Amino acid sequence: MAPTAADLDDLCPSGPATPVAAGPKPVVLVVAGALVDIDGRVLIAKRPEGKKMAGLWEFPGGKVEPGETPEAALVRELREELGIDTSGSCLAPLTFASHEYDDFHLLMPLYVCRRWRGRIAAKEHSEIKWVRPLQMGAYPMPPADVPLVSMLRDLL
Ligand SMILES: Nc1nc2c([nH]c(=O)n2[C@@H]2O[C@H](COP(=O)(O)OP(=O)(O)OP(=O)(O)O)[C@@H](O)[C@H]2O)c(=O)[nH]1
Repeated sequence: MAPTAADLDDLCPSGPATPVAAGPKPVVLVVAGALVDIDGRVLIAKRPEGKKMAGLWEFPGGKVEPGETPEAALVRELREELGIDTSGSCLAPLTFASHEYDDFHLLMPLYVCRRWRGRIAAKEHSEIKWVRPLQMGAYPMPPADVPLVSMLRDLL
């Protein structure tokens, strides 16, 4: 017998982060990258003063512009934000976030990147840090990122 809605509520008590209908909120496509070094540490970057969610730690990345592929957008954002060069073939899709904020619905694919050229520098963030996935809980992140951190721990 097919499960009822009540059965499914029992099965997924916390539910997906989002209602099925996004309503009038725009769905915003943002791409993010988990740069991983040879020790398995992941780069996180602190949002600077003056931006929404300032002080929270995030994965480098940003909005996908019209006409851009997600991979091209991430290559561009990594250059702008960290001063490094990589290519779409160095980006492995890992997972994604689908999260309802007050004013928009965030859809954010997360790619793993282990190869790049250049020296990483914080060009747009106030600070950057290499952290082990198990230590990431000590760094406050946007709510959309919380499930991604658990997935990084499991999948990296
Ligand atoms: N890059 C990045 N953005 C994230 C993460 N988590 C998360 O909720 N976001 C949200 O996704 C959006 C990123 O777009 P963005 O980087 O172009 O936006 P922004 O707020 O920095 O600048 P802008 O809106 O003035 O262009 C922001 O609303 C940001 O808060 C994350 O891990 N990395």
